[in-house]
Amino acid sequence: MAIVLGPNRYGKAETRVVRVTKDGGVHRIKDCNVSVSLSGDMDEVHLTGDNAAVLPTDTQKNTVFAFAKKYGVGEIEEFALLLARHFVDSQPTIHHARVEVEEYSWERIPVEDAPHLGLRDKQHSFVRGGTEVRTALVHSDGSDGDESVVSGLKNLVVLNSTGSEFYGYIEDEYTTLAPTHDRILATEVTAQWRHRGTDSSWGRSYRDARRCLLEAFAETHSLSLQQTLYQMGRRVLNERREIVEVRMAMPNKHHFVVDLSPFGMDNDNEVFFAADRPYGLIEGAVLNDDAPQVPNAWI
Ligand SMILES: O=c1[nH]c(=O)c2[nH]c(=O)[nH]c2[nH]1
Repeated sequence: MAIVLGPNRYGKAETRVVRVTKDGGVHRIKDCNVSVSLSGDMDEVHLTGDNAAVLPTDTQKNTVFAFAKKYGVGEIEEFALLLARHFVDSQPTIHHARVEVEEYSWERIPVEDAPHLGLRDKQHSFVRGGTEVRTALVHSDGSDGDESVVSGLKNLVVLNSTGSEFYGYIEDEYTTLAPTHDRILATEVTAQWRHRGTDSSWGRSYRDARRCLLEAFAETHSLSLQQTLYQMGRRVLNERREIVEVRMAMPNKHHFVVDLSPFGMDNDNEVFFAADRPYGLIEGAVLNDDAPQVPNAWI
């Protein structure tokens, strides 16, 4: 038996970079978490400890900050591509870069209503825009090599207070769930979508894909969360031709109707217990069947 080195990669995870762009008193802010992972000629560092092929993870972190200053942080897909291509193009020992970016949203706190504070032109106050996170995952073999871009979002919490049923499922000796024709459907969407190429209009594409997910969630009369998931993916693919595959993970955030009969009260789907766990976890992919599969794009 021989022991050999298997697949490996290394990089600086979760560099938290905040880029403020200042246009006089009007500031804009991009708040990101960038994870870089590189691979290439890394046998020697593992086998003998020879670091000659290694671009330190500290340098990778510095590059993230330097690029934020030099180029600004535009759409996160673009920033991820810029970094990934840089590492592969500039270092002969690095053959592949994976760059993942999360973006946290900040909304401007309007100050026009308080001119007495002297803040009219001082647009530098922000409030965190909820828990939702925009994501981008880029793989690059360099500017001239294979590349993939997966955009997405997570922590998008949605709820329909009616318009959801669940019945007709298998019933075996362990089944206690009662069929329902009216329930709350709530979930926290994690969605990722793969682009056909590497030059989509990232901002527009993101906003439209997100809108499609929300509209399909709201407009689908749901017979199961699985059906809703499929409709959400379909909507994105129908409306955004640059997107070829959507993958989603949607926990079923169960809301149970509380039995109020001990108190002499009826409960016509008005008072619910929002359970924390366990939860159903519904996961699925929706794709254009003519698009080539790129399994590595999701890794
Ligand atoms: O939309 C649902 N899908 C299921 O597979 C399932 N299973 C369950 O207990 N409740 C639900 N709801």
